[in-house]
Amino acid sequence: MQESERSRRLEALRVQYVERLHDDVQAIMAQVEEMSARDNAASAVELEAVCEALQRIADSAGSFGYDALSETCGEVACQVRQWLDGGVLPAPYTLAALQSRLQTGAEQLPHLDDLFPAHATMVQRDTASGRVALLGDEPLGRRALGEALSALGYVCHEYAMHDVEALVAWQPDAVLIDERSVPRSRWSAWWNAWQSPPHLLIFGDEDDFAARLAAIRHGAAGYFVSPLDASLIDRCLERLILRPTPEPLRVLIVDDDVELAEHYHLVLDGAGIDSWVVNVPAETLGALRDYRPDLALVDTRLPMCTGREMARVMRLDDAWRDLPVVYLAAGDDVREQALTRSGDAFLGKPVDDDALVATVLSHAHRVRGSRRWVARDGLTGVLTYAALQELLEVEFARAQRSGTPTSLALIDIDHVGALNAHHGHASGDYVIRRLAEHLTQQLRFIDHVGRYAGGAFCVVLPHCSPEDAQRAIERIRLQFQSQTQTINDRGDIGVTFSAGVAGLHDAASVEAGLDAIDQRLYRAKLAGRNRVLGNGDE
Ligand SMILES: Nc1nc2c(ncn2[C@@H]2O[C@H](COP(=O)(O)OP(=O)(O)OP(=O)(O)O)[C@@H](O)[C@H]2O)c(=O)[nH]1
Repeated sequence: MQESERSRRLEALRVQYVERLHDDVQAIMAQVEEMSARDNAASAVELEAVCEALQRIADSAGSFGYDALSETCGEVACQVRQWLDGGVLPAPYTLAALQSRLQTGAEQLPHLDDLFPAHATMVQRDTASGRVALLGDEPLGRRALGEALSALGYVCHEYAMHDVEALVAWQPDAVLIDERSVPRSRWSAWWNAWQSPPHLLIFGDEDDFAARLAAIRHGAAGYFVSPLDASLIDRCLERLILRPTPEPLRVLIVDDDVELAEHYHLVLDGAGIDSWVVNVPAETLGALRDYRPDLALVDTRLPMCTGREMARVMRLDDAWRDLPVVYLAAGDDVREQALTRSGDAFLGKPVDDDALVATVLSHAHRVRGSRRWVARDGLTGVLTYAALQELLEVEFARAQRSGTPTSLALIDIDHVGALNAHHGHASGDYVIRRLAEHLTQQLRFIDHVGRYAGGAFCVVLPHCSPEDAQRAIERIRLQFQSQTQTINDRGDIGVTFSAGVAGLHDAASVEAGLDAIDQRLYRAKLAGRNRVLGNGDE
């Protein structure tokens, strides 16, 4: 991993962590505030939860440079622990004093807005239109292909067989050969002599296995037949030449041996694989949530539990049910191996470095491949943040090439924090799920919904102007606000959302588009929430 890449990842992790930290600190303060406003003392169970949450922050904030916050949380946790151990529950006014100490600690955190520019650099972009050469000796057929691809935004040049030198000189990203007019016997020698040829696509006249087999033996990455369907060729070209650079694989290492875990981390790093080490088993769930790995590398002997138990705990959460696990086993852990479910892997200790990399790559790529485009958020079932980022890049490139309007909306539930504090986190989850369902039902089939952050969703509306998108989201807002949400036995509550809408097709980049909707959402919140702001609301 290059230094710049390493720093980029570390910065991204820091941003993720700080986002969580903000949420966690706010949640603790809301809880303490609520307890201190009561007439009677808080219960031991409530204090235990606060103590654990504080301790978590005390343990981790220092690693990210927030030493003072870590210290404050550690001290407050220690104080709460003393009350609990002594069996003397504090009076509400005593808790009020804790609140102001936590407030001082929270002020040491950077404002989230200051972190987002760094966050935005995580996404790499390639918005260049592809250069596609069309080779054929039949001008009408060639032109039909050229017009179809030009309409999709590719730069197309047409060549006949006698003109292939000019084709080579143009240095296209891909060549589409129309075999209906140029049989393979005429082009294969020329193609084979090309030292580093671009991607090859063939438009053939036989729609069978033998024709496709022959095509791939010539190195073709796409084979198409009549009738001409430009969208199929577009998808193939997009995959070959416009696809964004994939994110490195992410591996969560769970091993209490600090040096060994660091060794695995460095070995994976050398192979371009990103990893995150957890030495304390109890921290694994938090790491899953923050780091979102593609695979877990788990020691079979951990303090408190076995490796297989650890995998089962992780998989209790639906979001991680299919997470592949590679176990690192001491020689006599054969019984554990026998109980491991299929799809997971076992590596005996001492672990060979090459075997480690090979096993991780094969397992993680398989799972990532099958998850592509269908990576779903565990809570809501809509696209994950990572899948959404990939989709945004593709939709942006498509919109730029074709010039068709495409819109973005950022939709954020109002006052999720207060809702959590007053009705419980599960009620907040319920409302977040309800909005996801509502959006999925109300938007068109071709629209995409992704989870952007806690109660925020990003919606991509292809073939839709920002004005139409704003009308659509406004309609959805009115419907959503008119539905009361039934929260368990706590009765019905009204929930609203605010939103910002902007065009993606006329944005300078995906980041610029996201920035525009983010700012409009921010202003919608400032203006009193429960509203949708778009182009005309500057
Ligand atoms: N229940 C639940 N709450 C979450 C989740 N993720 C984030 N949150 C909470 O969402 C809140 C952050 O939302 P924000 O949008 O910043 O703030 P808000 O409280 O909704 O207030 P406004 O957006 O300003 O109206 C924090 O209190 C988080 O704890 C989640 O998955 N479930």
